[in-house]
Amino acid sequence: MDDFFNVLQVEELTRILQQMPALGTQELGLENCRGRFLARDLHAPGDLPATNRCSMDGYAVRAGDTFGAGESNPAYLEKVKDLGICDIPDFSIDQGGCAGVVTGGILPQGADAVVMQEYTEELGAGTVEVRRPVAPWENVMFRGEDVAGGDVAVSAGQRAGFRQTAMMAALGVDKWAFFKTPRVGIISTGDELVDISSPLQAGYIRDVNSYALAHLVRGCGGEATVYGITRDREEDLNKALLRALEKNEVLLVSGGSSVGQRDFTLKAMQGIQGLEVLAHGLAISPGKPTIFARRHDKYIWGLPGQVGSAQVVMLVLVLPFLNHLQGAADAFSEDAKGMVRARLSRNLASSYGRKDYVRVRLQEDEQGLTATPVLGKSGLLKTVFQADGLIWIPSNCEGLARGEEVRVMTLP
Ligand SMILES: Nc1nc2c(c(=O)[nH]1)N[C@H]1C(S)=C(S)[C@@H](COP(=O)(O)OP(=O)(O)OC[C@H]3O[C@@H](n4cnc5c(N)ncnc54)[C@H](O)[C@@H]3O)O[C@H]1N2
Ligand code: MOO
Repeated sequence: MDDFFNVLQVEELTRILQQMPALGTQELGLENCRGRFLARDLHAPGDLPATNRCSMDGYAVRAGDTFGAGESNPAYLEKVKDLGICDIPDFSIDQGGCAGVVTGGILPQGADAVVMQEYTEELGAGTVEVRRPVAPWENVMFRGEDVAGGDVAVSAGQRAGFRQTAMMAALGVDKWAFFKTPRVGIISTGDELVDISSPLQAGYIRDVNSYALAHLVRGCGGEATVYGITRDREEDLNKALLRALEKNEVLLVSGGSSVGQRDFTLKAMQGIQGLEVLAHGLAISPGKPTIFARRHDKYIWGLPGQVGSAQVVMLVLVLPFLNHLQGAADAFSEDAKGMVRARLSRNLASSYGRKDYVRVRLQEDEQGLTATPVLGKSGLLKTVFQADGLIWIPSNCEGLARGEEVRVMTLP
């Protein structure tokens, strides 16, 4: 049976997903921007640091005056002044001169290095003994060394992590424009499903997907709402979809996405006015019965019910899509964060024409990382549960050979 239509290659669906516009933007304070993507390039309003600064406590000197200095033949310099952390030097260091400085203080004009206090001694009457030479610009942070005024300090599409937050704080940016995060409604379908808090009778299974999908959505910054279980009835699912569409930009429906007797997801979607099914069936394993549909600026994913399949499709397509909606640059790049290289432990066969995602365990030895496939049916949890990452076999390839280098997308 193959009633799938629009069976797409993963790359074709990716191109469609990339065309979907990002969500709107909002201004956020630094304390609330964690994990958000910047909506505009942030240009440094001025040089950072704003001046040459000392990176050690000691004496600002002209490096040339210390050349050849040692324990047995120290250099002797005349101290002009002691500078405090906030002092703006109103003098210049001439040959043979020095100034007392503290870590972070402004380096006076004329000086081009700082000798650490440990290698000096004040002899009285303004004379400082220096027992070690310093190289030019040693122990100095340059004006504009972090970022020059006018340059892009943090670019649009970067996620605000602690490094971006630190940079914005240093530049005095207390608010910035960030993309909004998607609200994601999650629905499970199946007569056999029961919520995890209910007793389990023979023939029934627990709704795993609602919990796993919501966890992944929240982990990538989305706001997940779990709508629970809908029975295998087209009208019920249609109603549940309409209701959830009102409050969310994205819906994830798991189960019923295939072509069986009780697979109503597609029909329930098609009953929604203005909805356009852009994919039903993907050349991917696991995850073939994936559906992607759009209704204006809202999106519905139909995910396979099998726990492993739903998780793999989430990792390789839905999470990048959610990142794309919230403004990530290169959300679909296969070189995104978390990619490592490993050698494959065994031969792996694959069917030509579809992209296979194989779950692997990673082990490290003296030659580097080895990826060992965790094989099994995608209705089982173990293939993902026991794995550390995913590798993929491209659709134009019939398998991978033992010892081949593979890129591994590590699991979140
Ligand atoms: N004749 C064919 N049969 C199947 C095909 C096919 O092409 N032809 N595809 C297979 C593949 S591949 C997959 S994947 C599944 C996908 O089926 P559905 O998306 O329609 O999912 P269901 O039939 O509703 O469920 C499949 C399986 O997953 C369990 N399930 C469903 N929801 C949950 C949940 N929330 N938590 C835990 N487990 C869930 C469900 O009980 C079933 O065991 O179709 C194959 N069949
Ligand atoms: O696609 Mo199914 O998702 O192969 O198990």
